[in-house]
Amino acid sequence: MTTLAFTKGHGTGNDFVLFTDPDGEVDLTPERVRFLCDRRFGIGADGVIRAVRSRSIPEGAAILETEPEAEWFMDYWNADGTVAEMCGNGVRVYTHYLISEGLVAPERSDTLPLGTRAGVRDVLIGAAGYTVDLGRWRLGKERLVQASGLEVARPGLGIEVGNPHVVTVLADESELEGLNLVAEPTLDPAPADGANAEFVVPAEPFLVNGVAHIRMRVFERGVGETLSCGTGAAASALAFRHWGGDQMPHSWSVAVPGGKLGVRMFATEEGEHVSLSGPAELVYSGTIDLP
Ligand SMILES: N[C@@H](CCC[C@H](N)C(=O)O)C(=O)O
Repeated sequence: MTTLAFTKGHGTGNDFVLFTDPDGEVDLTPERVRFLCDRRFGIGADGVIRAVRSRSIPEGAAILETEPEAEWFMDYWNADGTVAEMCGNGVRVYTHYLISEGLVAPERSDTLPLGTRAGVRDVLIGAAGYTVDLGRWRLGKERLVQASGLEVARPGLGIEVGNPHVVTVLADESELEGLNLVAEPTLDPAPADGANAEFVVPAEPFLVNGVAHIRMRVFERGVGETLSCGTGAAASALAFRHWGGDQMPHSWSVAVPGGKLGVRMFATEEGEHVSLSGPAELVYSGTIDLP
């Protein structure tokens, strides 16, 4: 029997079970992840995050060859037992967890490089929360998106921010609220590895002091509807700006059912990056026997 010491945390209601396994000794299987995330028979969460040293997991060891400063790796799993490349809310909660467990000791305004399956992500530790540089983003394909509650399928834009998203702009708030995201939206053509599906509308007022405001709901790949998705918020702002054209700003506020996230696009030497800011909370800790 393996007994796991865990902490439950969330970022704008996107919730995770976190535990420390520095040497990668815990046999984390899809079945165990599904058990931990089960809201009736387990702890309940949208995903599991294992804090493992990069050197102790093959994906992390590969990263260390070029970026030796990324000591810790975010081993992120979706609630259905699949792994994902990246989690924008998760990486902030993970940073908060590493600090509160004393596993890293950065100063305020320090940047912490963390290994992920999407590569190294730098998290800036600020007085008001955490900001993660999600790196370069990529425009993907357009796909037809059908969701329960929509009369006809709509075009959705593919955006990659380490993990895949398809963003659909809806007509208004009542259309957004009328969506039934218990049922998984269909994407046509279907992406080979699946995608997270975001639905967005402009908020009212849209532009305040140079910041654009939108509202988003999401059906996450490997999870279902969640209260928030950080990479989804970044993808939504990028898609909205793509459609809106040159007059659109680079600073965005994305309202999700679980709170608000900030997104910013900025130029770097290697091309445009997108960053994500928001809260990270640790709620309680306990132990659980793994099946
Ligand atoms: N909730 C996350 C995204 C988690 C991974 C996603 N479900 C996927 O499979 O890509 C976020 O905050 O970004």
